[in-house]
Amino acid sequence: MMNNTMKNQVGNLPQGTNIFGKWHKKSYTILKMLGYGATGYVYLTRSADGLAALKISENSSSITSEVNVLRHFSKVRGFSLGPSLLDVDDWAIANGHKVFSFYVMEYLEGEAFLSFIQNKGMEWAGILVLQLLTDLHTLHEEGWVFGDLKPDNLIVTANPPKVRLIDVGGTTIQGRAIKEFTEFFDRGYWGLGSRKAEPTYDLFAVAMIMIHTCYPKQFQKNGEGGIKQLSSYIQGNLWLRKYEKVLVRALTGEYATAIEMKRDFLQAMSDAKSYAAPQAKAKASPKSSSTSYTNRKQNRTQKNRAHQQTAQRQVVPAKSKSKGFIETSVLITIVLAAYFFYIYGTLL
Ligand SMILES: Nc1ncnc2c1ncn2[C@@H]1O[C@H](COP(=O)(O)OP(=O)(O)OP(=O)(O)O)[C@@H](O)[C@H]1O
Repeated sequence: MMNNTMKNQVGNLPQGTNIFGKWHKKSYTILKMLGYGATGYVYLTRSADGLAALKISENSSSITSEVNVLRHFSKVRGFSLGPSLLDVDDWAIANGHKVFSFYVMEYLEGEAFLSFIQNKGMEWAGILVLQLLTDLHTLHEEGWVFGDLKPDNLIVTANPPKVRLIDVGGTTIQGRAIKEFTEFFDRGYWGLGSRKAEPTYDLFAVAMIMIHTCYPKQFQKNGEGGIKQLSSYIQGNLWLRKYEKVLVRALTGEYATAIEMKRDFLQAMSDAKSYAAPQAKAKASPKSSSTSYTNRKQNRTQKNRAHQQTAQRQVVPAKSKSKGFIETSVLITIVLAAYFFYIYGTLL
């Protein structure tokens, strides 16, 4: 956590404060604070180049380590998982007696992951998870693991909606020990694996993000935790149940790559669509704590589906009526033709 000295010095910088870069001579005016965490404060700033997010810390080593990760990612073409890095500099105050390191990054203007899904609907959860898996695959291919994967570190930018990851502070080179983690999303906490940085670590967190989306209140582990407890929560929610196989495989570290998980996730999505009608009859389990949002939304979808089914049922007799009419006409024509030939034959 942040110490008080740091809070006083870079924590509550007022709007209008000018942060002037000692080396690159660029000036950033603070518009507001975007947030803060264990490693520093993030401000929305305006500079000659436009809006940007500026992260400042008293701990220059954490800034350096995040800058290294962002620098590395900026070399990966077409990779947009994290914000792009715009500037790195020092801010000197008190006649140069105190120096704070900061970096400037792309301002990701968007909505928090959970609130986006709550506003737009559960259909989006699937789409965002697919996007996340695609980007994680690129990250893993580059030899990194994101580490502290959780909804707080996800922002959904608009037009078109795209999930982006903020806070690259936990990003760890594969094979090392995970740098930062949050218990609920950490497989070590649930007794389902080590804290070694490997793709399976992030994929476990993706499954937990899905579970958390349906159980926003979170829950504690019972005893050792384990797959049994997590499975009971999956079972208790209609949306999660559609992805049960994928979730269990991700939670138990069975997916070696994000692409494998994505493939199965897509399959489960399409299966859910093909079986949409029978599922519409199913009732959401009362066990689910997400009755609030998720199930209400699902119930609405079920009602819509039920409505569609009724509409289809009404169409069926109409179709069979017209089919029956054609059959009768054909039969009458055949009988009349046979009768005509019979009369014609007897007359000859
Ligand atoms: N590029 C960005 N664009 C918009 N908002 C951002 C950006 N970077 C960070 N933020 C906001 O600032 C908050 C804190 O940032 P960040 O998570 O990087 O700090 P931290 O000190 O690393 O936090 P943690 O304790 O989780 O490691 C974020 O939750 C987010 O709301």
